[in-house]
Amino acid sequence: MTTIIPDGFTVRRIDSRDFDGAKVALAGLTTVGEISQEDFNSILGYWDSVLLPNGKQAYNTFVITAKETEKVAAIGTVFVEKKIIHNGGLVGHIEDIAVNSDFRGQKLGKVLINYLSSIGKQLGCYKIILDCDEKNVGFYEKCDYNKAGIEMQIRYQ
Ligand SMILES: CC(=O)SCCNC(=O)CCNC(=O)[C@H](O)C(C)(C)COP(=O)(O)OP(=O)(O)OC[C@H]1O[C@@H](n2cnc3c(N)ncnc32)[C@H](O)[C@@H]1OP(=O)(O)O
Repeated sequence: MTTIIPDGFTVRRIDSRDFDGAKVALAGLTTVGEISQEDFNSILGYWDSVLLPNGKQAYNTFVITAKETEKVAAIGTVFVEKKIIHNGGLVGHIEDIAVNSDFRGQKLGKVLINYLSSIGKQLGCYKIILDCDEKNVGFYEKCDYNKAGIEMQIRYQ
């Protein structure tokens, strides 16, 4: 299924120009911390270096930007994991989804999830999973995700 990008917006892989915009959007999700432009570039370089056996990138972080201003309206990742189970299958993990608060309620979150899901599907994932707060379950259901399992964690920081 092709994702329709709303007028006035572009979707593309994250790059070094997105340093400020990515931090602002992600601050609406959690603590970003002290990340310099150099740190940011180094993380993007690391992500580019992690390849699946088929040569495709495992880290797939995309931004939706406003065409006029190049401002980052939304950001999110689908990380693809190679497994032993399911015949050495691939599982996609949707991570760190955030829509800049100035752009919420315009369907950009849904567009981004649809886009990332289609990337995961194209890469061959047999499923795509994510963890979220109870308050966002309705949003993900609107994106065709269903509740499955229970998230558990042990935190060190
Ligand atoms: C795996 C993870 O990263 S989970 C973390 C998710 N991110 C965050 O919580 C960060 C802060 N929040 C945000 O960035 C945004 O509010 C998001 C990503 C949750 C939603 O993005 P938006 O662009 O505002 O949502 P969007 O406009 O695409 O909404 C799509 C549909 O979901 C609905 N919706 C949006 N948020 C919610 C919600 N929290 N609960 C229920 N429904 C919701 C909308 O009403 C809309 O419904 P419709 O299609 O019937 O009109």
